[in-house]
Amino acid sequence: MSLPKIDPTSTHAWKKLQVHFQSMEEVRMKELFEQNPDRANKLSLEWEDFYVDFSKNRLTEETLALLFQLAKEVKLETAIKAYFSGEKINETEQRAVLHTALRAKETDEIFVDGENVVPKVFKVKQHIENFTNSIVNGSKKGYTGKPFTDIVNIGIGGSDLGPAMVVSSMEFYKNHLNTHFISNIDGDHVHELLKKLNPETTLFVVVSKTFSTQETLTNAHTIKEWFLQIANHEAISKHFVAVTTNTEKAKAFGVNTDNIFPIWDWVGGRFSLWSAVGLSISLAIGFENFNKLLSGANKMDTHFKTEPFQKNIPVVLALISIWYNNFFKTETEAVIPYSQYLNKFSAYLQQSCMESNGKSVDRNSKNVSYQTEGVVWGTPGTNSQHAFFQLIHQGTKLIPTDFIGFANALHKNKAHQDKLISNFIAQTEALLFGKTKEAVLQELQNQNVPKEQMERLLPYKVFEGNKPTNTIFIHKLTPESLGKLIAMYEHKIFVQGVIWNIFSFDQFGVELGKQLAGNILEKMQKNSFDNLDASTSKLLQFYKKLT
Ligand SMILES: O=P(O)(O)OC[C@H]1O[C@H](O)[C@H](O)[C@@H](O)[C@@H]1O
Repeated sequence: MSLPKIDPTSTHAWKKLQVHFQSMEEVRMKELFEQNPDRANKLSLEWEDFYVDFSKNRLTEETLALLFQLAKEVKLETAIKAYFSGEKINETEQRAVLHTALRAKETDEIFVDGENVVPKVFKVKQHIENFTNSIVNGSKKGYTGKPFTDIVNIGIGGSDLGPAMVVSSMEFYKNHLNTHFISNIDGDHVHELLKKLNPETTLFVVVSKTFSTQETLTNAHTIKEWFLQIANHEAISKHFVAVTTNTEKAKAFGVNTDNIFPIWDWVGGRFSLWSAVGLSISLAIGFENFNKLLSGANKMDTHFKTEPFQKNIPVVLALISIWYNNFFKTETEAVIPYSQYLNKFSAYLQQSCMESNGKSVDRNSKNVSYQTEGVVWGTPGTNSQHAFFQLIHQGTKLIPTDFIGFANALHKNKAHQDKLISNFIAQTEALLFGKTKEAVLQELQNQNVPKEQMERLLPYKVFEGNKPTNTIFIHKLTPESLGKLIAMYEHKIFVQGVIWNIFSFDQFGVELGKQLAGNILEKMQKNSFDNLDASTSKLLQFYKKLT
């Protein structure tokens, strides 16, 4: 079973959606709410500790019915089965896509090439648990006999963004270990970090699926050299661990076999935080919490796998996003978490969404004739309100926005929480209704603004409204609810990739720059600038002159 290969524009639903769009383009959501008092009930889903309100969108039940029909016509149901069953749906790399197996139950059976992979997932989980416990309780010590105080995750892309996002989102649940992330090849990044570290009490986790990524290996070697200026060679086995599919390369780097945590080629980098790539998560918040994160994701997997499309949160969110992207021709989507803990969430989503679905060739090797992934961006509320919300409210671009909020504050400061949540709710209300001329006039009159000034100010103060939002309201930020939230977006990405008829699990687009950087480095070292275009050659010469 492979993924269906249906051009979405060839479906009946697509054509009907194009016609339907003409009647919806100018629709006012305010009127839709007036016409249907039950709209907020009809267009929302409650599942476990999640409340997802998608009523503040430019759509009707008819729109949704057509979008569900689209999902049916492109055979989304078959695709979901193939995704969970271990079929090689990453066809361009001939790999299965099984991040869902990393959070499966021990009794589940998931086969790749005839082998049930669940037992080996659990074997590694056991290793993660034992290792985590021995570091957290201090029984495993550094080369001078001191317990560890600091953990450094050395990785980039999926080997950095997921773990870094979860560790920062879970700060409330953190133990005494300080966790650091080093990713950029910029030497200033690693040197700033090394200034803060004591080699006697620091554990380095080198995370690289391939163990051949330039940034990660360069940082790992620099750190190793720094470490060896103080410690001896034997100490490496106590202070360096690796997470990789490439055991041989990790051994060649000097990592002890016992300290190598395997991952598998059916785990995509940007979906790998659930595997041993999440070792720094487990170290930071303890294995029990790491396991809760996994079980939250597993619950979302079951929801996604079993609920009919109408009640399926990732399916509904994916279809709404397609409605704007492909029919309203929106270019970007904002994701605004109303939690400072989630300040790395958008950066994480940028990789998972844009590296997955930023493609222009379909599953039949043809260029697509429609838009695929848009730009994903955002910053936590309320900070974003004081930065770029001006553009969302009054700019010329239509930006569908996801608002993510948690009802219960972790630090139980009710005064802050009430203010935070009133902003969270008020913004979607403001985006929906805007502010009419009449309301602005009334306000200016109340302020006794002179008449001629009033007329001049009026257009600037009007808010057009009718800006679409989804509200994802969750009881509380816990390892389990975060697991659900991340898995929700993972499945949204999957659904969109299926509908756009693209391969979501390769990333050939990142290769060219890497290759050319290799060539340029060689030219730099050889001091020869031949066979380059005039601009590139001049840039190199400029660099050469200054260094
Ligand atoms: O884990 P690694 O093999 O070091 O790869 C790290 C990252 O680099 C690649 O260029 C890809 O764009 C990412 O998907 C990947 O997560």
